[in-house]
Amino acid sequence: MTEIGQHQQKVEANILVLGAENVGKSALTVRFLTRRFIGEYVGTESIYTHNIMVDGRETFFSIWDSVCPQNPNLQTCVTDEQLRWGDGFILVYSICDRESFNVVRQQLQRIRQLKKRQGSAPVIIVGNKRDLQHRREISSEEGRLLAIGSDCDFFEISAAETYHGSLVVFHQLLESVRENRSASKKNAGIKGIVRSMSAVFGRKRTE
Ligand SMILES: Nc1nc2c(ncn2[C@@H]2O[C@H](COP(=O)(O)OP(=O)(O)OP(=O)(O)O)[C@@H](O)[C@H]2O)c(=O)[nH]1
Repeated sequence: MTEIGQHQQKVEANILVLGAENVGKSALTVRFLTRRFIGEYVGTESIYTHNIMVDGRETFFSIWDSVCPQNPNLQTCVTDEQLRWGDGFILVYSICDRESFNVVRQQLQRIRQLKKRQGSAPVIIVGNKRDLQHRREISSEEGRLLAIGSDCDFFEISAAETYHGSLVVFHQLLESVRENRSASKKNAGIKGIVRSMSAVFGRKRTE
């Protein structure tokens, strides 16, 4: 795990991890990067760089593990800087905290509104702390429905119990970012062809 800026790596994707306080954003990120669950995490904002093989290709990326503001009025806030930075988003809630699910719902709305102008951005919704079934407040169906309704992927995991869940979440998001990029390139190519054709034919018509 490396703090950004310490060495120069080509970064292909920026992944922003969002969600309310105490839902396990750092646990998910650290689990993925180190395979370990350490239980207590320093509540500071961190950006890490990393690389893994996705679809047989080496992929460099940065992960911004955000900190939710203490002020409840600002908890749903996703800043313009974060939105500009992110190519893909992981929205984490705790399955035993209804309020954290509401925060995800609102953060999702804000991402969808603001990213619309710049093209779509892949989002994965993660219900964490699956090991705490006896304290569950949000059913799997509710989480899945939110995801289906907003064109997101959805996973329920326990960062405390397994490494596999965090691995699947990050892999899936990186694949979606890649697909999203190639789709936008294709669209830009088609738009370019249409523009050139209408320039040619448009000019002919006025001659
Ligand atoms: N039981 C259980 N506890 C978890 C799990 N993931 C994280 N925790 C615990 O939840 C608490 C909060 O985890 P963090 O990773 O610090 O949560 P965070 O969202 O980064 O919190 P902030 O930095 O305050 O925004 C810690 O005590 C973790 O040990 C999980 O899957 N199961």
